[in-house]
Amino acid sequence: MRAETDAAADAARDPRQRLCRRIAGYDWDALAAALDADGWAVLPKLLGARQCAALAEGYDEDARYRSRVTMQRHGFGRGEYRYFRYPLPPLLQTLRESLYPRLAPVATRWNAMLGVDDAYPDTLDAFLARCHAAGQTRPTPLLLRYGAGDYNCLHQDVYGAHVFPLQVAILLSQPGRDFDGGEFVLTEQRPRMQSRAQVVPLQQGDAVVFAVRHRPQRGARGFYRVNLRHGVSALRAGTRHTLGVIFHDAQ
Ligand SMILES: O=C(O)CCC(=O)C(=O)O
Ligand SMILES: [Fe+2]
Repeated sequence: MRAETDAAADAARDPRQRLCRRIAGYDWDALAAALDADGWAVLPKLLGARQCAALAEGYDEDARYRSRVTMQRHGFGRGEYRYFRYPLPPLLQTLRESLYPRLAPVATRWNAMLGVDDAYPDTLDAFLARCHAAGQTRPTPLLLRYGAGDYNCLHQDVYGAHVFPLQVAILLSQPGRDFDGGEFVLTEQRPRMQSRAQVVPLQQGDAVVFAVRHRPQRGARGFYRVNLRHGVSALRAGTRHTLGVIFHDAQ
């Protein structure tokens, strides 16, 4: 009896179990409807302030990462990011593998709407096995760091033939306290129309789920593809960290 109570108490304190419960607690039907309508949706307070700070502070722990990218050098913007190496830190691994099965049904439905006859596997492991068999073996989760004047140009995170159509970004810093400016921006381009921009309102710990490349939009003759890009507007001051969770691995 005593041992059981202790085990339950330990489980309640285990950050990975807490995170799984947090993810299970969102209204995934409503989120799926928002993703269908807009191509993005917010998961409020996915991470706590201390978890955010710990991840951001880990930016300089070299052993966690496989590479560092200076955005200016590639014309990607200004600022830098680092790709994690395998094995991912436990909290990040839990995030990636517990978010995946919530998003896979949306991804499969989007394929069906667009006439693509391909279902996504139920588990992250099974999806990654596909990526790995095709030579996409390098982990894509990343940590980004921006200072005053830094920004991220509009882009799409495609790293090979195998693409999971949704990705997640978690804001690790608090707007107004840690930084100013630096807003998460999405643009949509519909065939024969000019681009439309949306700013996604995020607080520290909030996650945005969004389409990697395109989302299905109902038209007069079935569904068509709306092209999406994401980026970050220039910071006016301070420092901003983001955790990026991409589900496909890279070539
Ligand atoms: O810093 C951000 O909010 C955007 C990061 C990003 O481009 C990504 O997670 O793919
Ligand atoms: Fe990105």
